[in-house]
Amino acid sequence: SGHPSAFRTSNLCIPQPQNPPQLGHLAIIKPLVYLTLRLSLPDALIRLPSGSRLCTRRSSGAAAPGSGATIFALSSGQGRCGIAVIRTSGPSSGHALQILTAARDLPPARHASLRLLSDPRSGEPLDRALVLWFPGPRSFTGEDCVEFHVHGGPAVVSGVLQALGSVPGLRPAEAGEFTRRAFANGKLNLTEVEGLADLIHAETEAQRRQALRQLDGELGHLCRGWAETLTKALAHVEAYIDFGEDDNLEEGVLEQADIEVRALEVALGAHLRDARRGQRLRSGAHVVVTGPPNAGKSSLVNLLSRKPVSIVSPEPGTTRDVLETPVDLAGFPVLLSDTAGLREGVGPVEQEGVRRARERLEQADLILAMLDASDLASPSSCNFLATVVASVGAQSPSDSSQRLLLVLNKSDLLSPEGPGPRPDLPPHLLLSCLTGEGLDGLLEALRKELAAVCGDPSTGSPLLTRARHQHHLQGCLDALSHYKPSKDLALAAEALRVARGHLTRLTGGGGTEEILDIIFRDFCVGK
Ligand SMILES: Nc1nc2c(ncn2[C@@H]2O[C@H](COP(=O)(O)OP(=O)(O)OP(=O)(O)O)[C@@H](O)[C@H]2O)c(=O)[nH]1
Ligand SMILES: [K+]
Ligand SMILES: [Mg+2]
Repeated sequence: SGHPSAFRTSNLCIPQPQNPPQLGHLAIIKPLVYLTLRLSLPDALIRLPSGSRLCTRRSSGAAAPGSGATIFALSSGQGRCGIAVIRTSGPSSGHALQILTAARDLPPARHASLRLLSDPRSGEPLDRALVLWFPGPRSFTGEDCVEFHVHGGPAVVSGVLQALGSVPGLRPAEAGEFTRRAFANGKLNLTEVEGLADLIHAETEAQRRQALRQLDGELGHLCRGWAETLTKALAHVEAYIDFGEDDNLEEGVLEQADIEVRALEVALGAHLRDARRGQRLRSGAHVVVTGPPNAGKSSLVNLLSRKPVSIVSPEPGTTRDVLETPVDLAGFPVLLSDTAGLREGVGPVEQEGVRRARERLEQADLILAMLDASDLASPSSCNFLATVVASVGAQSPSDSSQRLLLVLNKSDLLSPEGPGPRPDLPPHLLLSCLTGEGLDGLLEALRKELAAVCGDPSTGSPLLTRARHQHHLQGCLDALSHYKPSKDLALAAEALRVARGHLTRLTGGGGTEEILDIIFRDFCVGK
């Protein structure tokens, strides 16, 4: 039925059948072939095939893959444990397995088999272990791999490692080398590698969720989609440069490219505005507790961190230095800072403490502003409300650089019948560090605030977790600002090429050795 539309690729037009001179045919076919070729580019650009130029140079970090060596390492944690996993990757993996199990045949692929391992030099039994044989390319690295699940005693582990080291062609792996081989063989792209590194290091629920999403390749998928949009726009512009005169291009080819590029700019802008949130989730949000002296700031820090971080005493001006402690608040990683109570006109040491407190306050992602609920009329409380609380509250929510939660502590001192806190107060929470009343409400409010500060990793668009991601998206956006096809088509095409280059490098295509070194340095040996 609709064969004309089957030949129609985006806005390129199908030959008009009523005018078929021989030469016209060529001119008509050319743009189609041209476009088809260009549209098939993105995959090749983004996934590095094995044996690409990455494999030819050795670098300071993990050795470049493809060198033919078979690597081995303990892949589970160090120290005494029930089961330890030792892995190999490379062409001699199968041979090493045969030698250690003194068997002529390899076990069935991807099935756990119980085997006696012995030292190939002395024949001495080392352990009765589960072995798994993963012939490439269906393995983590894409190469032949073996896993030995041995008993976790240090003597067993070192015995098996030494036995592997004695097999010709095998050498110990360097940090991150398994993952690097997986990357070089196209098993993972660069953002997925970063997700894996983050997953290994994740300490809180939210960090784990974010790392898993990145490992699933969501950011990579998004970038590939964007790169494809740019490839199409580039194909249109170049087709126009080459064949615009031939009259075979449908009207509006350039306009369509323009619309797509502008839409992409909007999407990139939205992601960049989001940028800091993913990084905060990866490295921890800064939460700073502040307020007048004796409000109970140190008591709250100790309560939230469940350990005696700060000295608590009835003496105002107890805390002088900034005390920082990492905590998991409602699943979010947080660097919690206790600070000196804000007041004027005290000795030089406390004044220095107040200066440091104000400095730290400026770096806060979230401010926990604390007042003594039974002391709201005091000059220090009024002053604090009029300065710190009012100034953060006055920021427009869109620029949302800092958020603030107002907490009225010592609610146990308020008489149940007496008047509540002043009616003119901004929204606040009541808390008693002494009795723990109100703590659940505070934690729930903190969860909401932190979700806003860090982004909720289980919903919404994939977050940019590293400065590197932000750099490339910004680079892409900057390049697109030079895309002005109405002025100069050649320059516009170049702008699209530069922009697409940034997206490709984000997922690891054409990646430089230095970036790879930095990323793989995050891994431990055996990963
Ligand atoms: N009744 C009551 N007392 C509290 C509560 N929280 C803290 N306190 C007491 O208030 C006093 C001051 O507490 P801190 O935690 O040292 O207060 P702070 O804000 O860190 O004080 P500075 O570091 O001196 O600015 C201590 O005697 C605490 O035991 C509370 O919820 N109820
Ligand atoms: K105090
Ligand atoms: Mg204190």
